[in-house]
Amino acid sequence: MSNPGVSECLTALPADALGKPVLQTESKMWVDDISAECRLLVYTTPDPKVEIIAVAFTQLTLRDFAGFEAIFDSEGFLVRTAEPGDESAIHLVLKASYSVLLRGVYEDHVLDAFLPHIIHCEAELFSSQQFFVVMHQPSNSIVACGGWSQERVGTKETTEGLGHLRQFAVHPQWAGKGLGKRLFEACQRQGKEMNVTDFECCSSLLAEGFYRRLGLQTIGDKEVYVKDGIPPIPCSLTLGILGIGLVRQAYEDQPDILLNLRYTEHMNFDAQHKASIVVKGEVHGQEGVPARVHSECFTGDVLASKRCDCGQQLHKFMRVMNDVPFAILLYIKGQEGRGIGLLAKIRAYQLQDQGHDTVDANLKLGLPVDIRSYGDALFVLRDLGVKSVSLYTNNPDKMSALQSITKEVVAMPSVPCERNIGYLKTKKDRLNHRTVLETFKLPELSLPPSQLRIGIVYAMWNQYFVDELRLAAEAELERCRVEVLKMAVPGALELVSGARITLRHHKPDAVIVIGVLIKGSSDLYDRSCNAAREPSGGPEGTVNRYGTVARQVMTGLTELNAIQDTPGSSAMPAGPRVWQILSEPGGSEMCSNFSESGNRQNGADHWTMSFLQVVRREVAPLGTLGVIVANFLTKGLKLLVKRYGPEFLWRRPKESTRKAGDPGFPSSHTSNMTFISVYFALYLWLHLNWLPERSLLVALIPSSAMAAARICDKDHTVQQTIAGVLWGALLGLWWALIGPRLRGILEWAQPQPWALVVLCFVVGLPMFTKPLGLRLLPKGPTRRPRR
Ligand SMILES: Nc1nc2c(ncn2[C@@H]2O[C@H](COP(=O)(O)OP(=O)(O)OP(=O)(O)O)[C@@H](O)[C@H]2O)c(=O)[nH]1
Repeated sequence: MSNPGVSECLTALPADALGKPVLQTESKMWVDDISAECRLLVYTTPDPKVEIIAVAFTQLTLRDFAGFEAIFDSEGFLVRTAEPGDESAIHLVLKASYSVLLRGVYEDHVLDAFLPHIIHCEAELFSSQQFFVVMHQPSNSIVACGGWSQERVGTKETTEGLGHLRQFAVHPQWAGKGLGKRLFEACQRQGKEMNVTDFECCSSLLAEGFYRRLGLQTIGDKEVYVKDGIPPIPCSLTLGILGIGLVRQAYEDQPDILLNLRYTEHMNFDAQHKASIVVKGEVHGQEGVPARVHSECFTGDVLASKRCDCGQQLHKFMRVMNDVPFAILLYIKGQEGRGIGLLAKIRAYQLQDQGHDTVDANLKLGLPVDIRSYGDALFVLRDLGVKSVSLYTNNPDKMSALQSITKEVVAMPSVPCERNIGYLKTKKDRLNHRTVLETFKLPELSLPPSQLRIGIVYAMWNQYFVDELRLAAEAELERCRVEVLKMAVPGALELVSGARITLRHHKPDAVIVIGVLIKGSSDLYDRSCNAAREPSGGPEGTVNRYGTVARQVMTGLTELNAIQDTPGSSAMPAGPRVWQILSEPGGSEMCSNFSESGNRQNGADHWTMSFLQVVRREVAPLGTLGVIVANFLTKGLKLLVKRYGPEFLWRRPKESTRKAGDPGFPSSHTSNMTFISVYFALYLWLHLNWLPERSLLVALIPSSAMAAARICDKDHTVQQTIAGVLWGALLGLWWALIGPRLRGILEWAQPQPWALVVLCFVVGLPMFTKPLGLRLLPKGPTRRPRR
């Protein structure tokens, strides 16, 4: 397919239509779901009322109405059918992808046996024209591949309407760029032309999450036989697709409304505005007829540009029309760009690209912000004989202009995206539209935000990214005066338990769980992905039973994915994002958008997993390190105070010799026990918010028991054990406060366990000096003190 550049577009224009063609202006557009750009050129003609628009698809080619197939997108990727000569490049992609990504998912010996058989594209598939590759133009390399066949893998069996996805792989270096999805869309498009309605796929465990996000459902386990003599690949899964058409659903579920419609045109008195009117049903004399007065927007309505929400509002109303017996759509031509015309709107877009909002851009051009009036629309509605309308709009000017015929106003929520979010915010903040408020509504929002209580449960691993997300969420909630309850959990795996505890104990209106999982830096990545993405607590739905949970758990293979998806970069601004997350109770996976590991249901009890995580992660290692440090300090204090144990100690000859170098104030057993219990209790309370305050007192039970034992055993005096309790509590408090700051040591030491061993050895060395025959501490009295 050739790429029609700007110049071809220009020469393709009929020259006589232009009079003296003058390139007036051009602007970037973003079209449909594709993040590619095209350029829009507007010509004026001798007749000022006629503008000629040239859409120069420098990177796109028009496929069908409101749907575009990418040639090379803005990042230089192209999806095309595999061609002879691609075999070796495809082999490299399959090898790089499968051998890296499947390692760790399957046992090494299993992987080594089947890998050689799956890293070559099967000859039949390759030559079927149903196998695609993604080219990366700048590096002129193939970076991903995948296709489909009518035959079930390894057989000649076919089922009508069913296709089988085959050999999908993305080179790990290019993971997370949506290439898998692009390949899938190519298969869908082709499959559709061949009457395929469903796809099935034998997926590795690793890719299950990827296919799920494409809309497939897991339908069961499957073992795949690669070749005779090689054991079957265990644990593969078969997936079924919900059906073709998901991608373009928005456009494709509308055509029915073209039945049963009347189309008329009204010209106003000065012939400047023309309204195209689409009427469904007999509206004469009807009350509350759903109606929309829609201003022309060539870019949004025709090109499906995502810069504004016009296209989606128009299509949304068309879907409303589909469902009701009567409705009226007034499409007002001549109101392009809020009345300033397309040419000026494109100029305004150029200013918006430089940072001005939609209001300032108009003003900077010396044009009014909005010159539309709706008197003609009112006239037309009356002319149609309706008694009253349900007006679909967010625009306050439309509301007041049409008030006399309006029975009720129905808001038109728009789906925000990165490109239109600034525009939606300006409409809300500066043009007083209701768009944004309505769009980001809270789930079942029966209370004003100031009366809401929202829990935020966040993981403390990958803290840099989590904090970005959390602080942004908190700031937004604070701005709306929402009461926020916070709870930190050690890692993404504990988000489930955290959400459950928060919901059960604090009963908030909803809980947002925030976590970031990066393969490589997050332990038990697969399992954590699974747990974090199932805040329902697994198949039993244990958490959702207690309330609404919204997830914002990012999962990624590299830090780069996390950086890209964290607010402040290219992602959606934080505020709207919060409301968007909340508007999908039960959880929207906001940004888990790259090839990722499998999420096999493990059915593990989350409390057990939480316990293991606490023990394994940081509380226990930091606690152990703390005990060493505390012992060291206690020893120092003892030597400083130099008060020995009770006199009767010396009546026991053996003991007396052993204890002679160890002063007894304070009691180290008591101090250690107190340190451990106070540290753990405080840590859980202060940082994880897990324990109610009262239960802190429970921490004193083990230390009191130890103190009593030491006194009964006549090893220490009462004062010495009390001093031990106080000293241990002080150290425990200190360690619990500074502990999290030491997490950096653990994060640093995690990939190099030897470093942790050396660290513990260096810190603990003074404790082992005696067994090693070293004497780093001053010598105590060798003789029994006088009685
Ligand atoms: N000047 C200018 N006009 C824009 C811009 N984006 C969209 N428009 C125009 O804004 C108008 C939007 O009109 P409508 O679709 O009727 O919507 P609305 O005024 O937002 O009101 P409701 O959708 O009814 O709430 C169209 O004429 C668009 O061409 C922009 O950035 N600058």
